[in-house]
Amino acid sequence: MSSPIFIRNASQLVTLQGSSNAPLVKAAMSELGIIENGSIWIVDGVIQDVGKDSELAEKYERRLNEAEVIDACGKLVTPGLVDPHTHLVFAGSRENEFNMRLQGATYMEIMNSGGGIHATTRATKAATHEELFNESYERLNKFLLHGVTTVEAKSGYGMNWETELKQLEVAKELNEKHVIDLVPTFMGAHAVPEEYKENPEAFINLLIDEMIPKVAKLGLAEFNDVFCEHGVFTPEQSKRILEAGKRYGLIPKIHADEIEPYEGAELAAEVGAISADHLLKASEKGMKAMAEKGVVGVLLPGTAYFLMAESANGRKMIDLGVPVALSTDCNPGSSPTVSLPFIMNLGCLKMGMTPSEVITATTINAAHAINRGKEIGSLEVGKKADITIFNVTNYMKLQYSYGVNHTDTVVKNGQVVVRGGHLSEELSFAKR
Ligand SMILES: N=CN[C@@H](CCC(=O)O)C(=O)O
Ligand SMILES: [Zn+2]
Repeated sequence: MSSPIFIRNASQLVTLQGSSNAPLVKAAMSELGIIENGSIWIVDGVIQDVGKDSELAEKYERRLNEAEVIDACGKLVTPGLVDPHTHLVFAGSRENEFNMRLQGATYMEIMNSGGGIHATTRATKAATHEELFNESYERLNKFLLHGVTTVEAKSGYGMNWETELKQLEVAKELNEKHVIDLVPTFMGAHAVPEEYKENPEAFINLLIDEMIPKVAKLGLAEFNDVFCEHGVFTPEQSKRILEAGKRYGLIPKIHADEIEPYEGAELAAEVGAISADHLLKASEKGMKAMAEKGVVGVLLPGTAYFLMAESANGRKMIDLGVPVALSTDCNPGSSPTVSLPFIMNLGCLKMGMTPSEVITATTINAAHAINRGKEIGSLEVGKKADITIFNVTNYMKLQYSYGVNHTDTVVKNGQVVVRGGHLSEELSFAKR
């Protein structure tokens, strides 16, 4: 048994209590369950008590000398941030494409001429397991330094069995060796590989008949994702791929309505996806269908920003009852960032979300988007002790004071892994 941790006297303790069973919608997205001068008592990685400092200090008075006490006076304490959409495991970088886009080339033009996702696929194919592990481990350290304690990670830079397997195995090993929890998604349907350009149906058959069953059999992913976009996979093809995943127990996710309106949001509701992501061009009908089915809208304003596009209409989605989450979309082409706090600021300024909605969108709703609402995303008795302390006095300041990393302390699974904005020593280098 490790010694208890007592986080004391937070100026605001954001609990989000009562949100474990379903994502928050509409006005409930603003109910943060804040305790002023709040404290948390943690034993063996699990939250044992949450309340006013005066109450907890009295209750645990006789055990204080055995506990590690963290003074959060003047600071904001939130659930560890959750990033529900990343392409974490990749090799190479694409600043050349950034430069091309600044001169007028579009994301899809670059992809259709063999760059974009195809460029990262070539780099990822060429990288060894060890190289991918080390690069991604460093990226996870940076996520942790920004207050993130759980990260979803997609494959999709292989699109052949060997490299998809390599990415998923790297994700598995990262989950075992890094303190951040990784939640794996199979995304073989990220693009039609160049060698299948003339015969996309053959590639779809390969996904459905071979790759999806093998991924499921090996237990390497929980979700199955498709880039449903004009010029990539049609809604009909996407549906077949997602239904195939369902037959093998993989829960559907969709990259939907990112570049053009394509009825991806509608498809997400139809197939019972846990989330539909991007949604820049989603129709009102699609949003309503998502709200009705409780499909989480994972919005990625960093991607819109980086692609110089108009952001998704987060305000409208929340008003229509869509449970909204936010994510970095960390990837080398359309959103090369690990800063979920920066995404929070964009959520306010580019999507009309309020600071309280943004907190919900990066904690409990993000947890629900990856089927983890019962374990993480709120500070409640029995939940995992994944906690971030920010050096700001209140939650609004976190979004107001942008471009600054306010992360002070991160507790992951009841272990202090970031202190005073620095990684604990054993995490600061890749371990392979
Ligand atoms: N849009 C499709 N996939 C990724 C980008 C991948 C890439 O460009 O490498 C996304 O979510 O933005
Ligand atoms: Zn993505």
